[in-house]
Amino acid sequence: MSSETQLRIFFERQHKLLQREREAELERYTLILSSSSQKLLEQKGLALGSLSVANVTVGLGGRTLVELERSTAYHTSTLFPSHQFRPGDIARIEENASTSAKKKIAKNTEEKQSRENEGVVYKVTDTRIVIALDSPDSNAEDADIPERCRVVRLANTVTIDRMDETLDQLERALLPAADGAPESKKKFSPPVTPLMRALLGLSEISERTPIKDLTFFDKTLNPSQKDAVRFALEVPEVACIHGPPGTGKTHTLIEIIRQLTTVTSVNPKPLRLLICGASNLSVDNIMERLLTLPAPSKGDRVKFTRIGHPARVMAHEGVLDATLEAKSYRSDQAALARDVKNELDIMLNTLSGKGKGSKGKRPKGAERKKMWEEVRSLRKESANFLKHVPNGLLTTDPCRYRQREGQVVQAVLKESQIVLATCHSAGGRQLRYENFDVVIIDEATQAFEAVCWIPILKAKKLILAGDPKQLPPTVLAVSKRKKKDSKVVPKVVQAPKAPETSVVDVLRNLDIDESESDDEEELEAKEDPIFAETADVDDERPLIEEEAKEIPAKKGVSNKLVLIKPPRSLETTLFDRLLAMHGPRVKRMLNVQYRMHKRIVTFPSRKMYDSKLQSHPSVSNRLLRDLSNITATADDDDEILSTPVVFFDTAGCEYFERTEGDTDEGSKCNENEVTVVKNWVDDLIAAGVLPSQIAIITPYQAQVTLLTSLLRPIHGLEIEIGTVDSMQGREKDAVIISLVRSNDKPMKRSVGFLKDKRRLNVAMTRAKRHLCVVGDSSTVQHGSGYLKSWMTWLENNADVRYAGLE
Ligand SMILES: Nc1ncnc2c1ncn2[C@@H]1O[C@H](COP(=O)(O)OP(=O)(O)OP(=O)(O)O)[C@@H](O)[C@H]1O
Repeated sequence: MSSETQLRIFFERQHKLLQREREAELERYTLILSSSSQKLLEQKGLALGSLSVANVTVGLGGRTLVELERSTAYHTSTLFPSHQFRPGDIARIEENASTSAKKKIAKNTEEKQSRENEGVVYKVTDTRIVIALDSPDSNAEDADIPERCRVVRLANTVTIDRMDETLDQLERALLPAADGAPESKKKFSPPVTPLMRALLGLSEISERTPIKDLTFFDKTLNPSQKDAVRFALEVPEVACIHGPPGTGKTHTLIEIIRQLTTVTSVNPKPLRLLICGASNLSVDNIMERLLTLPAPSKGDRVKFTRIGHPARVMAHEGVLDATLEAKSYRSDQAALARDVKNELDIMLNTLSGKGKGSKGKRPKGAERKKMWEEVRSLRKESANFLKHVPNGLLTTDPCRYRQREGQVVQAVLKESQIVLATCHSAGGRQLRYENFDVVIIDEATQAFEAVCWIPILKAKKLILAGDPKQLPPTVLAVSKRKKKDSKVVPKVVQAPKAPETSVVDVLRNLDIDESESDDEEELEAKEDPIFAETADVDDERPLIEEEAKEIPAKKGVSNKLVLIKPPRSLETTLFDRLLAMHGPRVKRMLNVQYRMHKRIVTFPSRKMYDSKLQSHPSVSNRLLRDLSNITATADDDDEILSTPVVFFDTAGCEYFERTEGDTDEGSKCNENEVTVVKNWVDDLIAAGVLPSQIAIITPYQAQVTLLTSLLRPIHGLEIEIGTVDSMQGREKDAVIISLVRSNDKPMKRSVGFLKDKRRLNVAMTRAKRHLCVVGDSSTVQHGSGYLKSWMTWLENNADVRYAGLE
């Protein structure tokens, strides 16, 4: 068992890593925002400049939604350049940099105005960005959007603070004297549960309780899915469900949710569930599936509520409908509130020069002031209506009001058998006193361990789902050792969809090519959670004296109990750690994939999943030519449409990579590869494939920008172009991967991001019917053993075309 000392070291390490993350987040933004020019900020995707207001409306909860666009007065194209803004990010609308410089606005005025115009990114398209401004009912003066403005992404450490606090609570519960006896007694600490003890290696995981007669709701589940469902129901504390790409992880979770919430012979009483995900997208994905379930033959539908800022929740009617705010909206006052909302919309549009008959002119002086006063008073009214007081009484007294609001929230939650939230928002005020039988965390391999503990403290049992062979959570802070090795100050980082706030979102698609200096061994270490703990011991990591202990072998149970170890980096997830600590007995893997043609899946299956991944017959031979929109084809087209894997090898073509900017640190791009990609896209479209059926993936943001500028004007917005990180969890009929790396000096052997197997694994498992790889085998094969075998596999199994000859 883990000792008290080991536990202390574990917590200490987690706090230290979180602190580094907080510093990295703040440092990045302070540096960038204070010293960077507008141009540089835009290049890094952290600002969108010279925008104007397209529309202003009032959204749920009385929030002001400001829709901004690139005005043709300042830009030749209305399309945004590639950027880092995603729904859920914190952003600020401010005077455009050059305009504000001219006007020399007093600093304190600027700061005041800036604070007022902060909010959450609500929606982003190629031409519009919508910001939901904060605090509809604040007493601050109203937001006044400059005519020519810019949007800037802001740092956000709220999630890190919440993770820190959660770990403190856990520490206080398990190590009572942890943070100073008398004071700490006053602070909240959750009751210690067998689940906590099992997760931290303080006790062994308990034996399963076998279920004899399990009737599945979904008769189409395959044997590995059924096994995973049974396993998740039988374990008393924790189950990890490993779902490789397209294997029906969500499908399986839905069956588990139905089993747990229904009274059956297995389940004598329906259980209460908290369903979380690393990102809002993962939570909404489950919610959408729950919404489509048929009504039960007897009894009522299970009631569920989605917690989350409406700006972060998917704009799907059903999902929005189940949010706490929407439930409040459906009150008797709703109609009245809508009238107020309409009036507000009209006034806000007039103020921004978009109103009917305003001809782009904004009211000025006393008229403007008066209008803002009216807006303020209407907004207060609207906020009160929208927050719905159950007995119909409205009050403007904030204390009484908050009390009432609290009562409504409690009432809605009490009758919800399922509550859905991101891990982060499970720690919010609304769920403070709520407890659950089971917590399910989807995309658990993309969440920091500490963020998972936020919902875990509220439940008795845990089910994790994810794939440790795909991208881990992105860590902003680069270890000192790495920095020392690489002598490169990271400029931009790559990141996935993430726990709800910008801690990880910030990183999405930014690309620090930190693996440039990594050797193969280090990457192997990152990928193998057990190995990761020992292979690369960080200088600062306290060493553990006691290592793995042998315990008497039980029938069918691994006899090795590995103790809790402090993580080397925040990339080590709870899922990884549990596998390392308890071995295969905590895990079930889904092994039938429903996405890819059998040729496409062969390499990832062999290299990442021990050849265990099988293809379901419904997809194993599926080609582009079988798409319903493809009709009669010419011979040439038929060849394109009937080939599952194509490899454009640019070796010897001298299609060398280029580094963006003046130094070696910038993101990489490759113009010639862009041309090869464009030609192949043209061929696919000429053969009848629709732009919406195609995605182009590349590890580098600079390459995304190049591809976007060339392909968008020709093929429109429907063709998807993005970094690998932005494509995790997505799929398309045809996927083209542009590898970018092609060294001018053969001995350089520099492949950067490509060294990370998990990133490549995500890239090569997005395609359903057709995968095209464009790259320089002579550079790429020297990157790692994995890359070499991929190049060899492509040589032998793809339709190889030499880019220079085509
Ligand atoms: N037992 C099954 N029978 C038929 N189709 C299935 C089955 N399980 C999953 N699928 C299909 O496979 C596809 C992928 O399923 P799902 O979205 O649940 O997978 P996932 O593992 O969550 O995906 P991802 O790899 O994106 O995380 C869906 O189209 C789903 O309908």
